Amino acid sequence: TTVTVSATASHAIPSTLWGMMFEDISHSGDGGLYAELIQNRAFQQVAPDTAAALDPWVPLGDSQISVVADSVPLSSALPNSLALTVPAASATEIGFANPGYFGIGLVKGTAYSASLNYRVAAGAISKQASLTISLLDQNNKTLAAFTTPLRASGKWTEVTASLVPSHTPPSNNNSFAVTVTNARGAESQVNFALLSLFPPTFKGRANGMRPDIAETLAANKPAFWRFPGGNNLEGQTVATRWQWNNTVGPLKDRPGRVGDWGYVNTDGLGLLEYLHWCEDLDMEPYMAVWDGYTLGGTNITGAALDPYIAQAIDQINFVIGDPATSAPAALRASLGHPEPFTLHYVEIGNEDFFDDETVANRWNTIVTNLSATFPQLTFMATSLSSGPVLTPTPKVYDVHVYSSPTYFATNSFLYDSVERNGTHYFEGEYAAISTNDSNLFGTPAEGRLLFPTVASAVGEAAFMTGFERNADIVFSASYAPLLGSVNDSQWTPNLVGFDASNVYKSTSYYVQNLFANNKGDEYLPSTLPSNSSTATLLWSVTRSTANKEVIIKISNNAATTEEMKFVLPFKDVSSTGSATVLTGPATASNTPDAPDAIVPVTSRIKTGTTFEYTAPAVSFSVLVVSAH
Ligand SMILES: [NH3+][C@H]1C[C@H](O)[C@@H](O)[C@@H]1CO
Repeated sequence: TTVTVSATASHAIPSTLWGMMFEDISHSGDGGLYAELIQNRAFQQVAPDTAAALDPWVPLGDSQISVVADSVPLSSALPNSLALTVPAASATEIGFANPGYFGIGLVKGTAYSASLNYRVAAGAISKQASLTISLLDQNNKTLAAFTTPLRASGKWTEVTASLVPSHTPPSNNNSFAVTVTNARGAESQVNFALLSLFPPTFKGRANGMRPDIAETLAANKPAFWRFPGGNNLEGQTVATRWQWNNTVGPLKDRPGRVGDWGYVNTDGLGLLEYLHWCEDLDMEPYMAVWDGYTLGGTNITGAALDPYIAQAIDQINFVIGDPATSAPAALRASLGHPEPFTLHYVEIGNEDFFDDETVANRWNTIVTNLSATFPQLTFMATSLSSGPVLTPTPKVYDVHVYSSPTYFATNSFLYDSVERNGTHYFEGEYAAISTNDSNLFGTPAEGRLLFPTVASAVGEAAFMTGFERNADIVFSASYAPLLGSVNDSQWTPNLVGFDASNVYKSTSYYVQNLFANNKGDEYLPSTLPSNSSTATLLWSVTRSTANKEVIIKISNNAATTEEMKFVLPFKDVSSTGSATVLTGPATASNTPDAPDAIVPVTSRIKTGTTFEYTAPAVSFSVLVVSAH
């Protein structure tokens, strides 16, 4: 295959092209990126006096613990507490422990910030009573501990402690323990609320992100961050939709919500944390507002939308409003960020193509209002660009596609034939998820991928060359889902996996990393690849004008190598260039047992105004050559 490259760029590669889609799914937030290590830290959204309400808290020995609706709750947002019965004059320590989110990763010498709130009825326990917070390894050996007198003041008392493990435990099977010693006196009870343990966070942000996951994501230089969903925006019911105002301010004022992926969301990772995160990674937020449609099928239209539009206006004003004229903006200022955040795009709902009966009404009602209030913003539609017709005409559609590696390899021309009528496209969710085209969302036994494979990543790379070729109308794209716990996921495959102390970079992660780190800023047309349903060899050529480099990306989906010849239109081309190649057995994956099975390998290759390159079987290659 000979590829002749043009010297005249056809269009820019927008700086926004590669970014990340996030929602709390598979513990990507609570138990993942959000650094809180204690699972069910505040007994949010649980039924008191049930065993389930305690999960995963466990009693130490034969201690008696239960979740109660506290008669004197810590706050109105957190009505439940853990009640510990303290027997009279208990010589032994009594208490309870938390195993974290499928473990707690602890490292010797690292300072973990522990905090909890307790309340003992006035005078209800001896003055010698004491409270100990400790970190225990899998054998209940103490790694770190902090002891303080227990004060029976009748009022909620906060205890904070910095716990530094004396050594690194042999596994993640560690726990956070709270014990009470009651030297003497009658039986009593201690209530506990909002118990928390944080490691040092990314950039030291309070209530921040887990550094190893954060750094893994930052390495892909994401230009945008879509949040809070995805399904997890919508709610099964109107009452359980994501609501920005429940996710800001002190943690004790955040009630949490029943998320849409089968677990309670603490909302400790809330709107302000998302916005700080966007600033820390120099990303722009693609923020969604709820648009009157729930996963349970409820939809709200017309004037009944008014309170939700008002809530959306407040949400947007929290991000960009003027503190002098907007209460949500003043709240933002009071939380330490008087200046507005960057915001250009607001997404209207999620996957509204599931409700094409009412989407036109809901879009019209909402966007007519929001665009009048915020004329500077661009609103993204989530229904199909093929219909129903929306008014005002959407400037942007968010397109989602989940399919097979073969689909992605053979559909990279999806946007070539799209009419250039001023509409722009955000490929907000795409991933090769199964090898079974007739049952994509089935089980692993039916072809569903547990982890991305070499074939799925190379197929996605083919599809992504199409985004570069059509970057005049495709301005952003993001793989989904971004993150998933390898111990508890509701969706596979995920771009990045993790457990309590490891992060697992998939083959697809490396493809995203290679595209984002070798973007170029303009597209150079070249001999077009075959656009057939059996195409296996796809490529794109971009140029970095600053670095005076030509960047050639090649996706070879065939089981055989491909001999290629490149003809460059530059008079001064380096005689050597770099080739970074991701390849391996088509069905191979990076897994917790083999986390680095498939990693990119960079080598030097012979280059020149014309040069040959052999694309390995099932491979994604990025060739970079100095040329001008
Ligand atoms: N069903 C997918 C589409 C939806 O938007 C996401 O929440 C889901 C997983 O990425």
